[in-house]
Amino acid sequence: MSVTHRPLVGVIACRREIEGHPAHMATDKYLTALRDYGLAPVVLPVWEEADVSLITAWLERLDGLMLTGSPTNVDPSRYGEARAPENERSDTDRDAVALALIPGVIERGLPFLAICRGFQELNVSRGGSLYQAVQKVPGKFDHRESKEEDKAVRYGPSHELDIVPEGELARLFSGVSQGGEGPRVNSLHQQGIHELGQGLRIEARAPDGLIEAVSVEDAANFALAVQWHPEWFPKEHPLYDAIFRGFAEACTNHVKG
Ligand SMILES: N[C@@H](CCC(=O)NCCCC(=O)O)C(=O)O
Repeated sequence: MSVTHRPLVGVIACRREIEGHPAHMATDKYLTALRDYGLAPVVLPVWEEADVSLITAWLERLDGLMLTGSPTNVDPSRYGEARAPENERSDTDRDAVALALIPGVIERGLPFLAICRGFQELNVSRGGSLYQAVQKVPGKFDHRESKEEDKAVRYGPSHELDIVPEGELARLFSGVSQGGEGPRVNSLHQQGIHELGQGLRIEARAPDGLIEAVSVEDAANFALAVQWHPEWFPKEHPLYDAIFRGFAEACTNHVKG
């Protein structure tokens, strides 16, 4: 019986303390989504002192990379700013590894999907900056999640998405919801793109104009970053499904070489 060779996809961890012990953690929904689209997720630990040999060892063996979301924020010193009072959580180990992985992934033409914090990491890696508290920016919505206990509500549709025509996201997803409006996406973030990083192409915006998706102009492969959470039951949401199908196809083609 022939065995299906699943592409190996690195999933960056976050630092946590579990029962008093330092730990490296990725939440299940990212890993389950990759598994359900025929991929083999592997969690990548994060150390601030991660050296190039570690980054290289991963990049030489992976068929794709996912940068997940996280309640922590990219340290504002990474984009030359002081910490805002609303910016309460950081993960400098995560920052170090994410910002080291991104250039290598693009240089090697590895498929790359970045979600929420990962979207913000990509922007900072390209010299861009972030709003530290979007809700305090005049004219912008409050993009933070509802306080509902029910995760189905917190990760449910929150606002419409204006997809830029003829971009990568438009190529992946040609559907529109009823009435010709854009699809609706969830929203669980306090931060967002302020100044766009170099070589990034805007793929979608929220109705308040906040950038919600970008792609990498000089990428030789799938390289999409989104502010929302398409890993939340993607098979039940046509746009999320299109993103994971596109990423999985790119990772599979990378295996075939
Ligand atoms: N902390 C950043 C990014 C928000 C983010 O990634 N949220 C994810 C929450 C947990 C999860 O679903 O993985 C911000 O607030 O903008």
